[in-house]
Amino acid sequence: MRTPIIAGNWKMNKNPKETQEFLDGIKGKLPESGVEAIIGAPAIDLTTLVAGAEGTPLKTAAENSYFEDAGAFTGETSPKALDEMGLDYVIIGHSERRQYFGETDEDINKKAHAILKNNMLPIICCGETLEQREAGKAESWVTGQIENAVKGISAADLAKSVIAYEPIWAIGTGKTATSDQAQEMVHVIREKIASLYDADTADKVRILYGGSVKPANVKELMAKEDIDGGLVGGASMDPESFLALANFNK
Ligand SMILES: O=C[C@H](O)COP(=O)(O)O
Repeated sequence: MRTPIIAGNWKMNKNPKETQEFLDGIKGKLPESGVEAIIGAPAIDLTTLVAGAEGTPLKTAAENSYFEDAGAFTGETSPKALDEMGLDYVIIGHSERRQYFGETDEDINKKAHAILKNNMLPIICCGETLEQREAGKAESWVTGQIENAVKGISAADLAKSVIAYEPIWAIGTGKTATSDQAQEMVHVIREKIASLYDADTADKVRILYGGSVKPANVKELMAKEDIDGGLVGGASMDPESFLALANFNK
């Protein structure tokens, strides 16, 4: 039985004061069990986020980390330091990081290893452009991204990790993939994991859908067999909206 996840990704939004206001807004209102609620926040907000999440059901995520623990890498974030701070997850391979910061499949794979080595779990993002979808290349593209991202990761580690399928054409556009389109691709990803690993690992890994998820469509998406949750941008910013998502099954 896979525990559903509602993971916010604030992207480059909110400062520490706004992070604290958000934490005050959700205080005592997250489900104690049955759904795992995660907030991914900018690096400058993580101290506030982790302190506020302590002793609550909220889990925490960084939006990126480097693949080395320390050294002369100006401007990068150490996965070792994130673990020491108490972070639970790190989002890697988001399409914005791939598109604007040149993050490659190889980087993502190295980052996944570094995150797991440092006792955290990766949320590995994948997804196709509209052009790739229209050319009938979406499945081969996405399964290729996954195959590259998980190279050398053990079945036990992958089973605990999270994959997020985010069609680029549905991110921040208000254009959600239909629940059938999302289910179809998430199923393809799960089958790819089964072929790379085994049926048990494929059954355990949690696969999220991301792209204009909001309180109005979360139930329909979550009703799909293979979809284990949402990676949510815009609708995760407001406490009421995030609470509505995290309590989707009430
Ligand atoms: O990581 C989150 C995704 O990029 C989705 O963003 P969105 O919910 O604003 O479409």
